[in-house]
Amino acid sequence: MGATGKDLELVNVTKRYGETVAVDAINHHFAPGTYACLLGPSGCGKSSTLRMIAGHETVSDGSIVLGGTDVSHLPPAKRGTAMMFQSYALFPHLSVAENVAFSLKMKGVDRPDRLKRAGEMLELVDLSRLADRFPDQLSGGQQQRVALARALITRPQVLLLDEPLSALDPFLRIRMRSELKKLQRELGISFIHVTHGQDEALALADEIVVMNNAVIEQAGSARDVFNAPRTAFVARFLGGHNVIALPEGKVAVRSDAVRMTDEGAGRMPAQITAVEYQGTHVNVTAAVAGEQEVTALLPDALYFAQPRHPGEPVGLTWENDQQHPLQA
Ligand SMILES: Nc1ncnc2c1ncn2[C@@H]1O[C@H](COP(=O)(O)OP(=O)(O)OP(=O)(O)O)[C@@H](O)[C@H]1O
Repeated sequence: MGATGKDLELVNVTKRYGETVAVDAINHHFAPGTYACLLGPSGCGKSSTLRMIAGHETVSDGSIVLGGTDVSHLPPAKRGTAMMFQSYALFPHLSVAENVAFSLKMKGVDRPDRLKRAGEMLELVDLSRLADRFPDQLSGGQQQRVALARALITRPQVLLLDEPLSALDPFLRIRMRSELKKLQRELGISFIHVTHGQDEALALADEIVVMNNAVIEQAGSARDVFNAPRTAFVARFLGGHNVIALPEGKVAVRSDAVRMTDEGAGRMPAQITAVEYQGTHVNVTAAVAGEQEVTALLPDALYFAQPRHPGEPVGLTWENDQQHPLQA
């Protein structure tokens, strides 16, 4: 479709709403053709960041640079970005094809031309056969694909998606997320996808940018961030980790790296507080010194080879390289 990826740079980007600092001087470089997820809890500033990139919100300070051009003060349609909103907001009185072609109509592209391009976009999202339907004759997943086609028809270099899967049921959400990923690969442009779901971010992202309290807490490949969270917040937010206070400081240890044996030297003494069967795994929680709890996620065969029960004393171990020091 002629679009090529460009890199996107956020330079000291700040958003203030009155007294509230929603985004506090963040810096980040998004490489071309990256699937990036902005991940963080409600209110951390991720939507504000996305809206500033899109131009739907002004920057209070700093700049947004796309392919070497400062686009901070350009209107949304002139930036080379396009946004897909949380609510797809399709026009109910327009057909699928007309919805997709809408922005071209606004640009004065003549009807045959815009319907031809809308047709290409609908093919891309596999909806050609529904071009003449109206939005209320579509499923949630189909409406979402129309919204995608509508955003992509402007040939953006960066597609911005604000919680694009949140309105879908869990089954459809998983299917649509693999379609989003496939589409991003095919187009070769960057997608920046805001989510508060860590599963979604891990499943989709080449790069995860974790935000907390208006700043970027950690960014990196999904695997690097998951394997080596830098702060207790990131470890807890991504899940699957224990945050343990040791005499040398706080560390993160993945639950699936913790093993449970008899008490003994070099093992952390603990007492089992709960055992939860989860099918492929068994989740065993144990209390350790200092009123802390540590969770071990054990493969079911390993657990059932020597089942242990609440109240029993155990020794916890993990490999040294599975223990990541956390910044205070
Ligand atoms: N238009 C606004 N006016 C005033 N404050 C705002 C406005 N929009 C957002 N905020 C505040 O800025 C902070 C960041 O909001 P933002 O919507 O960017 O967070 P978020 O991480 O996207 O949250 P959510 O996941 O709930 O959408 C919050 O404290 C929010 O209350």
